[in-house]
Amino acid sequence: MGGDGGADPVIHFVFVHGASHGAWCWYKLTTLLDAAGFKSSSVDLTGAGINLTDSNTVMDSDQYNRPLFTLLSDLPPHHKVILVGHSIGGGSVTEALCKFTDKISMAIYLAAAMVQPGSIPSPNLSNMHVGEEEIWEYTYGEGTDKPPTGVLMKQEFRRHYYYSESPLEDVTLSSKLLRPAPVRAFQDLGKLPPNPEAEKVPRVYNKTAKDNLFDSVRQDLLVENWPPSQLYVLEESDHSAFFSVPTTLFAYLLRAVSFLQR
Ligand SMILES: CC[C@H]1c2cc3[nH]c4c(c3C)C(=O)[C@H](C(=O)OC)c4c3nc(cc4[nH]c(cc(n2)[C@@H]1C)c(C(C)=O)c4C)[C@@H](C)[C@@H]3CCC(=O)O
Repeated sequence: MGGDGGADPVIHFVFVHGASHGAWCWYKLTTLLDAAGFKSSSVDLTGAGINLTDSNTVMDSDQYNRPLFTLLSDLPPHHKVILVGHSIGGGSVTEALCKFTDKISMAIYLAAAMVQPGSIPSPNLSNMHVGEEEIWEYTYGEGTDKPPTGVLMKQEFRRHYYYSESPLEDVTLSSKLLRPAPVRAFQDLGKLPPNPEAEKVPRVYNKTAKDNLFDSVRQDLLVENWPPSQLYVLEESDHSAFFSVPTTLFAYLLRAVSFLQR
């Protein structure tokens, strides 16, 4: 995994956040993994976390994903990583999988957009409307007569849709750190051409059973449309398993990678 039989046997996890989040949201997982002797990295995509770019200026997925692509292209020769993506960060994982296939030993999706390259995503999947109310706040970096450039979930809906089962401290932390996400970067999602090489990399899906944002039906549809090699269900998890069930998620990640070692 680390070295694929070479000199560097370390198992290296790379974490990719979802919309508006950042590397910071993985702090519990990276602490657990590091303490257990694994290597972990978490990236801030362009305009997220402490990446200084204004997200309203991010034009496309290539620009948004560049920090992840840089991390992968800087890996030593033969070093492979396990890529873990949350939510719409699953789109970044799939793009990386197509671009850097030989650097990735396993792709793990956590309540994430797992859309097969070359397929036509179902409109049910990309529908951001949940419930009756408008839960999203848009920013118009190019003027109100132009399409929005950023989107952020309104503060009053976050507890319910992102963090219903998570500790309140993490809800407070996120209120300081969430940033508008670059909508234009997401528009490329599901537009990748077919990629038979990327299809050979094992994929794992982690379903979040108490998720008020990405419900079971839609997660099941993703799994049905592009069946992974392993499927786990986080029964007590809200949309943000890294906060609500970090130790269960940690255990499931280790179980998933144990199949690589056989
Ligand atoms: C501009 C529409 C664009 C899109 C935006 C978007 N998607 C999610 C967020 C935003 C702003 C979230 O906040 C949430 C997330 O990342 O939480 C941390 C999002 C999700 N997107 C999912 C799946 C999914 N999204 C799309 C497409 C888009 N999302 C638009 C292009 C697709 C497809 C097929 O195109 C898919 C599969 C989930 C993993 C989460 C939950 C969102 C929800 O259920 O509404």
